[in-house]
Amino acid sequence: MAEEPIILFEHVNKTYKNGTIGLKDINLSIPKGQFLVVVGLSGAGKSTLLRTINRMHGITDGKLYVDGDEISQYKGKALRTLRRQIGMIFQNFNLVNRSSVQKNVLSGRVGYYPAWKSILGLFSKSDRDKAVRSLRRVNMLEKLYARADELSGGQQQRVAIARTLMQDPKIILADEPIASLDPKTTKTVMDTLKSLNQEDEMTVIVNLHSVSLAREYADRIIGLRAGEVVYDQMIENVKEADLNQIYQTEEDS
Ligand SMILES: Nc1ncnc2c1ncn2[C@@H]1O[C@H](COP(=O)(O)OP(=O)(O)OP(=O)(O)O)[C@@H](O)[C@H]1O
Repeated sequence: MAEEPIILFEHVNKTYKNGTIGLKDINLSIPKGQFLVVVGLSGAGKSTLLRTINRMHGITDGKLYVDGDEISQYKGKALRTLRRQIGMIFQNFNLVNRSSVQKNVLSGRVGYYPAWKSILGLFSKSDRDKAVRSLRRVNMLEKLYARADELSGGQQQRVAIARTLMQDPKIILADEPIASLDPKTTKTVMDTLKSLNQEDEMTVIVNLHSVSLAREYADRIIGLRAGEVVYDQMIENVKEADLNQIYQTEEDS
């Protein structure tokens, strides 16, 4: 029997309060350990798709399973536990600029402490050791005591990845993680995500605008257009012309 998918969308729709359709009848089965890249024009629904998985956005109807459990109605402790299993990386890194790399990474453990402890910076020795291991994992240990805003964009993004590693995530969601980076640092960030996927068996889902990067890193590419999945192929079957079509605007055709 095939292994249960780690993420499963069944007829998922998402309509925003103002009536905008974010997702339309999404049916998607994502196996554990896949490196999935989501492409599509601006406004196609890529961020919405990603953010339904950790419930930053709720869905309007349908069913959404993570690791076998239907999560769309999760609240309280169940929701917090779900979110711990899912690391999220953003385009603009979301680091505290004036704080050290070490403190930024330790903040990935905040969800595990009562608020007063994390406010006072009372992290345990085992967490401080874990922060060292996480930074070593992304080749950033030498910057442990640097201020976040002294780092290049690519280095900041790797610190953001180290911060999510503090949660021991099974899934990493990366929403345009390289949109603010130059080509060289783009490679270090994408390579880091790929190595977490291949060596640590994390399932990685990345929204990208770059078709060439999608082809370079993905196991599978899906294309969205107006909230719908209009393309879904394993990398060995992906053709350049198909991808160009996803990026065609109404005016082009
Ligand atoms: N909070 C919101 N309220 C209302 N509409 C929203 C909200 N967030 C996104 N949308 C709309 O939902 C649709 C999908 O947006 P989404 O951000 O998911 O697209 P995207 O493919 O990630 O775009 P981009 O590449 O620009 O980030 C768009 O029409 C967008 O305007």
